[in-house]
Amino acid sequence: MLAARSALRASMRSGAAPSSRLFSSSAINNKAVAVLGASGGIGQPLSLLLKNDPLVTKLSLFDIRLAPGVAADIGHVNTPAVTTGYGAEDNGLEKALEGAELVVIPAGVPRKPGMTRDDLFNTNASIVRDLAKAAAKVCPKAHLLIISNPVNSTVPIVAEVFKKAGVYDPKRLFGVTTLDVTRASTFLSGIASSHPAETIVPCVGGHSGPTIVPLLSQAKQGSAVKAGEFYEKLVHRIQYGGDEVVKAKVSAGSATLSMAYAAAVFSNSLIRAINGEGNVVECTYVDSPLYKDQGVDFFSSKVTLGPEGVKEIHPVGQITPEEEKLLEACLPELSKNIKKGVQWVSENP
Ligand SMILES: NC(=O)c1ccc[n+]([C@@H]2O[C@H](COP(=O)([O-])OP(=O)(O)OC[C@H]3O[C@@H](n4cnc5c(N)ncnc54)[C@H](O)[C@@H]3O)[C@@H](O)[C@H]2O)c1
Ligand SMILES: O=C(O)C[C@H](O)C(=O)O
Repeated sequence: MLAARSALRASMRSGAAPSSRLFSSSAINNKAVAVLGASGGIGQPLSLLLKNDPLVTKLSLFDIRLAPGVAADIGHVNTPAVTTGYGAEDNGLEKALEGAELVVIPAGVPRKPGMTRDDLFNTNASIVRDLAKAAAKVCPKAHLLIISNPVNSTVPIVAEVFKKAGVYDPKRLFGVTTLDVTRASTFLSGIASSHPAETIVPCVGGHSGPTIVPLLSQAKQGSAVKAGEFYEKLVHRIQYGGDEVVKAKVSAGSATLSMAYAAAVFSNSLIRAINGEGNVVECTYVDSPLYKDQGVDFFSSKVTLGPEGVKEIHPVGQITPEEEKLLEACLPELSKNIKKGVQWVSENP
């Protein structure tokens, strides 16, 4: 089966040359991927998209419910990835993680209307901690891709778990913020009447309301939106795009399909970079030197990916006074979210 064609592919890539395929495959090495939380709203379509990625040869699906059924279903798709599902019984989590080179984690509860992502902290922190502990033990060199919210806090939790286990490699831990870039591209291209694939808007900071900082001035089409009310509306829509979906789904959860797409794109980019492809750039939330002096140890910016994961973290670059203000609002909130995760895991190891 050929990879799905999609001109949207390039809109996800924050700096690299546009491509017209969802999954580009330019290397011969292939990868074993584990999805933890594979039966959920994100997990199922994400697993299907990963099964359709020609660079994935082994797909291990873990969930506390339904994973063998999801794997049996997806396993009938005639692409190379050998797909197996594991439940919590019989050491299923460790079996799913054996040999994994990428571990993608969408496990955890989603928001309902009126909730913030931080309201998910109490439930999702322990889910992510426990999955990270298993990964640190079974596949300590794997690349960890964290989707579970609140991403601003769950990524630092994973880092602390890996540090405690003595296996932390900051180059291999990623908070998936690709959906913010996807939304920004979609919304701006709608205004600028441009092709989404050619409308690339880096989003920096974190992944929640004011911590999402879209850099419209760095998009070719950014000048279509002048400073003022119109600009503010667009920024607000990008920052609160998640709320738009939560509201539209009327208590049935949050973004799942667009998130699955975004995570599949990020996974494919990372695999291509690990396999040696050059100039693979994505915005992602990583252990970053950029604002550590302001108490922000994790920050999303453009990152060149490479064989070891993070190859180069790019600074935010030239931004407008409006974007400076957004960044000023982002940093203290992000610092608070990061500290919350670190403190919680130190009290709940
Ligand atoms: N990073 C992003 O941009 C982004 C976007 C959308 C959603 N999310 C987040 O992703 C998470 C999942 O969202 P969803 O809509 O798929 O939720 P969901 O409830 O549909 O699915 C979550 C899945 O996780 C499983 N699960 C729960 N505990 C587990 C454990 N200990 N081990 C393995 N699996 C476990 C559940 O059984 C379920 O199948 C939420 O926290 C949501 O906020 C993040
Ligand atoms: O909004 C949410 O809670 C889910 C996700 O973080 C999103 O941005 O869609």
